[in-house]
Amino acid sequence: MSAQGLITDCLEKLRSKGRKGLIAYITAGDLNLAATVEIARQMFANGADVIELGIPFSDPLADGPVIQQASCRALAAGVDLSGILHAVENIRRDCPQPIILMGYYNPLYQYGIRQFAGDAAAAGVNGLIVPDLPFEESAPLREAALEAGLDLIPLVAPTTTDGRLHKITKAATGFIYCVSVAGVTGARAEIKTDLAAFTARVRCHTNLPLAVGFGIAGPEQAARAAVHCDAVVIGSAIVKAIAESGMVSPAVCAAGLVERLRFALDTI
Ligand SMILES: O=P(O)(O)OC[C@@H](O)[C@@H](O)c1c[nH]c2ccccc12
Repeated sequence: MSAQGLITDCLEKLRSKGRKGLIAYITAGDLNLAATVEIARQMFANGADVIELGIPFSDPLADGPVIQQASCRALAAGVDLSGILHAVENIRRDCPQPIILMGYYNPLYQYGIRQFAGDAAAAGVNGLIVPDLPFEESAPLREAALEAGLDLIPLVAPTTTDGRLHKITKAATGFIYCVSVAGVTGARAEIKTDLAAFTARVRCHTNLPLAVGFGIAGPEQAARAAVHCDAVVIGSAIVKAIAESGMVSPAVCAAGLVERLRFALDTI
């Protein structure tokens, strides 16, 4: 199968078995890129279905403090885009599962959109999330991504109007990322959005898998959110576990949390 279609296929297979997808986010190069490779491998081995790697950026406007700090650590360690693509290649050596890159537009634009899409696909990336690229301006990147065989995964929020939902879902491939709150990334004690109503509204526009992310603090919240969608995305909670790993190996900490999340999703 070409790179494109792998993400949808993976999430649809789970859906057909009545299982929920687990999308685990980490910031690439947090600690260092060798650690990123090891953490990603361990998370796949312990139940992550898809891994989302964040490209560190100085102005991560959609991110809360936990991921902002991870970005700072990675930038201070001198991580760049070619290093990250190399890390993806390394993960790919033993993991066939889908990998997504999340990055703000500026570094991708500087790298060159076409070049970036081609190099990312060659490294083994399956999809892109670009949170600061408005739908109206996304055609050039979408075309480059599709040509390279990558999905450009859109974000929609409870505040997205039906008119925009229609346009966004029509152009979408991969899955639809349903942002649970009007705000930035970061675990929250409680998600107040009516997820049932929100995902039902998105569902009216598309058959693509729906993933809910932003604010999922742990296994219990993941299971609660998963009832309303096909997959959940967990980022800050994993990044925090890595940052606080102390004497324990960061990969073991991240994998332990992933294992608990997997268990919670499998026992809904
Ligand atoms: O950290 P949270 O609240 O668990 O949310 C997921 C999130 O980390 C990940 O998908 C992500 C990190 N940075 C982003 C920027 C935009 C969209 C999504 C993201």
